[in-house]
Amino acid sequence: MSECTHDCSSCSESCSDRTQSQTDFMEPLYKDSSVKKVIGVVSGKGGVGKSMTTALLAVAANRKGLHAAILDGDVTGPSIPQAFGLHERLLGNQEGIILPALTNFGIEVVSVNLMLEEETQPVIWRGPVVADVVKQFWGKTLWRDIDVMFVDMPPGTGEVPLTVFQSVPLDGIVVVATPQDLVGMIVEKAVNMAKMMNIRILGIVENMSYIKCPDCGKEISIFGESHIDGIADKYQIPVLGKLPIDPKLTKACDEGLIEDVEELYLDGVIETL
Ligand SMILES: Nc1ncnc2c1ncn2[C@@H]1O[C@H](COP(=O)(O)OP(=O)(O)OP(=O)(O)O)[C@@H](O)[C@H]1O
Repeated sequence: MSECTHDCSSCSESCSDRTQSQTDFMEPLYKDSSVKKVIGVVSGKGGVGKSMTTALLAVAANRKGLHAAILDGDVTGPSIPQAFGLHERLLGNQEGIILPALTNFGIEVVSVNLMLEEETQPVIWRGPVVADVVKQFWGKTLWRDIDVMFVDMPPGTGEVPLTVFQSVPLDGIVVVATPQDLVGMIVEKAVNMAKMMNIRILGIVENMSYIKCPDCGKEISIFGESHIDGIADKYQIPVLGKLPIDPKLTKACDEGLIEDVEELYLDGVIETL
């Protein structure tokens, strides 16, 4: 422990002499917003199906009758609007507060891709700008009576996800990984980051876990044996689901019809979150 200088504003220790609360970076919600629960969806690296999992969780919540929202915090690789077939530009109210887009089934969505002149325009912004956008999506958006919000977090364990962890009051996170990541330390880095930040880990989703033979229905683990149960045991966190590689999911995302997918891959987990 470092020696106490009695400058509590810059000290990370919780000593008995503490006179000021630690710096709170949390971004306040807009005055007319209400969000009951906020769940971050994270991955140790990009491309593992974090956005797919976020979309499926929101669809599952919506099917349960909850007023669900998605904050697309994956600013440089936003894929949520595409999955829901959203292409119109976001509007703001007279106070400059963002009004979320609404999917066909009533999920509220904000994403950088709904603000660009062209959807194909790359977002080449430095970390602090990216983090600031996510903060604004939280605090400068009208989130009306949201029961549960899913935040598609920026991938990885660097500066941007760190800032988001500190500025959006997450009730917990869901970690997404593929079987290959589970062998390595990438997932464990994400889990340990959440632990270090005192954020509850609600569970792990293993994506691209297997493929189902279209002829005999046999499940084939193309990436080899799954290690998810071992990791879940090690960190005492539940396994929320194992998603197959399902061409219907890819097609539904490409066509903007993720809400029409019949398979109830994550519908059972909503009550546990
Ligand atoms: N279980 C699955 N079955 C079929 N296709 C999938 C599945 N999971 C993801 N995909 C497809 O893989 C691609 C990457 O998925 P997704 O965008 O969800 O990854 P991501 O982790 O959010 O990526 P990034 O972090 O780079 O934004 C998408 O085209 C998506 O449709």
